[in-house]
Amino acid sequence: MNVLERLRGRLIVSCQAYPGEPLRDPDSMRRVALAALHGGAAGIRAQGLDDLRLIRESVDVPLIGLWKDGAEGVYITPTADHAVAVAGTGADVVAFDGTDRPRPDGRPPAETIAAIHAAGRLAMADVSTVEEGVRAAELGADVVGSTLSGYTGAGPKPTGPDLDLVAELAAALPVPVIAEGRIHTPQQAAEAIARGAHAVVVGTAITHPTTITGWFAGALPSR
Ligand SMILES: CC(=O)N[C@H](C=O)[C@@H](O)[C@H](O)[C@H](O)COP(=O)(O)O
Repeated sequence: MNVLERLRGRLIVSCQAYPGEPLRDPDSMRRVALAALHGGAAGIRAQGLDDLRLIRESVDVPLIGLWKDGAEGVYITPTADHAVAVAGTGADVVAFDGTDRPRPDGRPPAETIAAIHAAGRLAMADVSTVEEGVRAAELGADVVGSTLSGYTGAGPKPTGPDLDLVAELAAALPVPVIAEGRIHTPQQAAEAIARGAHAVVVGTAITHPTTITGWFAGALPSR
């Protein structure tokens, strides 16, 4: 069965820690990924070349890889060179910024997709709008994610997932759509599939204990 077939209707767990955090080391992320597989994840999404190499050695489920370079603007696998490096870790799918914003090297996203395909991997475009998804599919992206909805404009980050975008992408695109971003409950994950997603990525709500702890701590009455 090919990689995308293995993910149909299934859960992908994103295993990422942020710079300076206690879990920010490849072996910790490898263990988090293994724990997610014990819970029924069908795929793993992970960040950074060292994490990806180590996770690849330990898991044989579909692995979506990306390289976050920076934290503002276009930072998810922002150039073709980043994509080639991610492909070199053995990730099956290389996720990249598929928005219409200019890349730091000024080169078009088509070059990133071509580089991913030349390396024998699938290209996942992380987008924020239907128009970006349509364009990414036209350029040859194999799968499109709603990952960047809510992160490209000014203003506060939304709290819930953009399942309307998931449904619109699923209706508009000839390629599979992955629901990703702020999916915090099992019900939201199931709804994403019901609204046409091929698979669902959950990160924070499963693998980011600092944020999850903050949800609980913040819910208690102040002393
Ligand atoms: C916007 C951006 O940089 N998203 C990143 C993409 O890989 C990750 O920081 C997210 O954790 C991931 O998309 C999963 O989403 P959530 O953690 O909300 O379930």
